[in-house]
Amino acid sequence: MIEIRNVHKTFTRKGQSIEALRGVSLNIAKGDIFGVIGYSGAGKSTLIRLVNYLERPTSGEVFVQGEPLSGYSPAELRQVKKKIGMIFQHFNLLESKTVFDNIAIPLVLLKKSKQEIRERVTELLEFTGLSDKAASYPKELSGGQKQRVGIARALASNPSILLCDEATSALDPQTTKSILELLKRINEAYNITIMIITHEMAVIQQICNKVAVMERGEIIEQGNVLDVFGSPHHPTTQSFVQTVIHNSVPQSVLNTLKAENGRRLFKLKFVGGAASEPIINSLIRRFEVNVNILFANMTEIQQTTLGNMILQMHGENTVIDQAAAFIVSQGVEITEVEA
Ligand SMILES: Nc1ncnc2c1ncn2[C@@H]1O[C@H](COP(=O)(O)OP(=O)(O)OP(=O)(O)O)[C@@H](O)[C@H]1O
Repeated sequence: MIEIRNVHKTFTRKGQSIEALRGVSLNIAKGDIFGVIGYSGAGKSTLIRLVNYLERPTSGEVFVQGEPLSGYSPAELRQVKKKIGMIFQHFNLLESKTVFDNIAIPLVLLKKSKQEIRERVTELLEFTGLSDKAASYPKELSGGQKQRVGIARALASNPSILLCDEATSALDPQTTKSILELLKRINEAYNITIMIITHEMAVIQQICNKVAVMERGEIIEQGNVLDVFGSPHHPTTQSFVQTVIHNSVPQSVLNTLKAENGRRLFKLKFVGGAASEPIINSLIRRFEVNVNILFANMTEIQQTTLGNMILQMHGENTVIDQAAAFIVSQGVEITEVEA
């Protein structure tokens, strides 16, 4: 659906060049909700703006629905862009126009009839839960409502791709949740491919199925959300994951353990079915070890449960090794933590 192939983007400002993107490649399939996460300055905005040709690559190519964007004439490009909607952090609504008229803008530009515009806007107002706000002005709306108008406007021309540039960054957590639910509904109801850029891992966790992590103009890690959350490799990815899954052993616990010989500390990771099996119970019944659960949590990602547990085992070393092997045999990942 969208392919970015080895793209470099260099800006020149006051005689200095800034490499915003350095050899970025990614593939977004139809129906994906693809999240790009990174700290400020990583190159996320530049990347998303390539997809609707608001930015042109210095080198490399961007393909949308199999076609290279650089191969289009300006007129063809305008046609392609109609199939790509975009929403923004600060909504970009016209303050002097009502909600109805803001949503109608793309349809007016497409020279649709008044009747068609009324029907489509009414449908979108309903879909986004704004029917009672049609005659209101943006300044009379909350941030969440403004973003709903932005979303309705982006959907007006029936796009097949929706680009979301930090669309929830100006919103509180509850409103963020409702906007993300709306995006998910759009993805499912209209089969629209969504690309989201964000600096919040919770956004990725809530709706994305794929994720790419960016740093200094490069993609440092990408994959299925469940895989990346379950086994983040790069330290930056690990610190993003830790903002939503807290599984590091507190230093105070490590300090206590140093003083306790014969006790060993393990981190367990359960995915899917394994998370609901009574493995610890079986462990205690089968092996001569004392088990102390220091920490446990469960997170839902992509309708799959990801469980994390830190436990201490006390007993003969060989028995602890057998117990650890038993845990692995149950499909649970286990790593020993050095105290
Ligand atoms: N039009 C421009 N002219 C010059 N430099 C630019 C331009 N746009 C972006 N940059 C630079 O490119 C780099 C990447 O910026 P970009 O906005 O893509 O990052 P970002 O990850 O979206 O950051 P943020 O979350 O702060 O928006 C930054 O160093 C930025 O200053």
